[in-house]
Amino acid sequence: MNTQKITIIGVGNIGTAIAEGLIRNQFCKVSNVTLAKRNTATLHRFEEQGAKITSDNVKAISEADYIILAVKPFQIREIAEEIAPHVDYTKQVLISVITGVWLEDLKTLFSDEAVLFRAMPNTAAAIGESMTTVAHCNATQEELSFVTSLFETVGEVVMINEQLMDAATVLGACGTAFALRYIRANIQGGIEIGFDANTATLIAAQTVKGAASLLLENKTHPEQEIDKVTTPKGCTIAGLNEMEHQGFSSSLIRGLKASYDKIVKDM
Ligand SMILES: NC(=O)C1=CN([C@@H]2O[C@H](COP(=O)(O)OP(=O)(O)OC[C@H]3O[C@@H](n4cnc5c(N)ncnc54)[C@H](OP(=O)(O)O)[C@@H]3O)[C@@H](O)[C@H]2O)C=CC1
Ligand SMILES: O=C(O)[C@@H]1CCC=N1
Repeated sequence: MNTQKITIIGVGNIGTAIAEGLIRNQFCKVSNVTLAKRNTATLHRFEEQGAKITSDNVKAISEADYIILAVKPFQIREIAEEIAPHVDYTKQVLISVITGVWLEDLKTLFSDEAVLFRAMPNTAAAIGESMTTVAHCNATQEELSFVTSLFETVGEVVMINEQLMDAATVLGACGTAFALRYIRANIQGGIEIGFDANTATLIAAQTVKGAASLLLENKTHPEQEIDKVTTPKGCTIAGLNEMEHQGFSSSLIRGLKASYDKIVKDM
């Protein structure tokens, strides 16, 4: 088990998912995890497990080896003004999961000398099933290994060129919501054709999990797996073709593009 101390500043949706994943998978001693947000009432369950909780960001980072920044993009400037003077850039490492905030922005907000990681996990980190993309600057091999193993503890990790981080945000982080909306539509359809909501949810979710696992384990292209399902003149191809007539793939691609454009335009 790691002995490094980890602080998360901004423990909302994604900060909570990371904290849950790290604690559940025993990445480090729970007492070495510090969680900071203004309203700590939502953090008591972590405190009960042994984590430190605080609303004082400066105190939160005082003993940290790795500081995960998980606030909303518009909140980072204020946080940086508060904690930057207290960061020891010779030994403390910053990891930002904030959408649209670049390593160059973080250098400006903190220090040119700062060891910086920009990562994009998703909420499945809570159950060890995140997809996390990572870029970095000024990091040693040891720091790189540590951050890789931190995110491997909560799922899969891939190092990417930072230029692709906005695209990774759409595909990997927004993607969780897109996949869930797809599953919800399946549940709605499943109910219409006869299932109760619980059974429809189980069938829809397990079927999507199985389909994703086929790609991950067989390393096949989706169309290869689709070919195995589409009986000639059968019901699958009839359904698929009707979905495409209604713009299924096109609407997903346009949705991804709209999300991407939103990040590029706003940040
Ligand atoms: N949600 C997701 O799926 C993902 C989000 N991201 C990115 O992560 C970041 C956080 O997103 P998300 O978790 O959804 O947002 P949330 O709003 O859920 O979380 C932000 C947290 O920051 C805390 N906070 C705000 N101001 C301060 C402050 N001054 N000091 C300490 N804590 C503060 C808030 O709590 P309080 O008000 O109590 O202080 C809140 O819990 C965003 O930049 C987002 O783009 C990245 C990947 C996935
Ligand atoms: O919607 C958002 O802005 C954030 C970024 C990735 C997931 N949620």
